[in-house]
Amino acid sequence: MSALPSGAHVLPDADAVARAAAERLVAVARAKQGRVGICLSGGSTPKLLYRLLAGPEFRDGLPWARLHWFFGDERVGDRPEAGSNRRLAEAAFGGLVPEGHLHPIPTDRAPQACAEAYAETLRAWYGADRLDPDRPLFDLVLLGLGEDGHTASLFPGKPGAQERVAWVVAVPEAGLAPFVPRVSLTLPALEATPLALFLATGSGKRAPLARLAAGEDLPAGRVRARGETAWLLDTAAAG
Ligand SMILES: O=C1O[C@H](COP(=O)(O)O)[C@@H](O)[C@H](O)[C@H]1O
Repeated sequence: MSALPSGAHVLPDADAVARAAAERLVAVARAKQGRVGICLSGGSTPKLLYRLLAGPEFRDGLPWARLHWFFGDERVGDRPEAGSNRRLAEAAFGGLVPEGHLHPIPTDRAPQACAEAYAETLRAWYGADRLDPDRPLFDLVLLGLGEDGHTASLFPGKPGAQERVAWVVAVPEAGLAPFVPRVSLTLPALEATPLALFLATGSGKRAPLARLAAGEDLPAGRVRARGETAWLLDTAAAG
């Protein structure tokens, strides 16, 4: 097996990765009283996890009435073929999410305006406009890994990956297809959680994982949650 980033757990396949993530999510939700904030990753990898959460095995074990769902990034504009992280979650969770508990990134205006509006949503959720080191923004942050080492929409070499103050940024130029403008949470927002869980499956993730393990400075490798940063990988990704 290739060298892997620290915090890596290798599981047999993508289903096992989704199951392990679902179990961690349920544990986080049950361990806390009151509302629970979960930041979802984008891309296609979380599909299996969403299906499991909404399916018979996990659905009834989740305190849906206390869960609030946020997004780490979104594709902005009117190109449906570019995908929508919000639509993916909505389609999977259906009527399980109470009204007002899904907090999508707006996509109906210019990227900067969408970023500002989402920052306001996060400030309202948090109840302050500065992050307190003793009080996280989210209870769990799910993240993906792009083949270029991006996470959320923080791409290598693009300014969003350097942002250390704002919680949300506009990303006018994506570093990887689909080349549509994005909005992304920044490292300070994504790190304001006791647990960040990366999910990476399939052989396409092997190269960026090897680069991260070799110590290359890529956006995904910069994420340091306040408690644990873990990587759930399948054997195809782990190599
Ligand atoms: O572009 C994106 O890709 C990464 C990874 O996506 P996947 O389809 O390989 O799962 C994802 O984390 C990010 O949110 C998304 O915008």
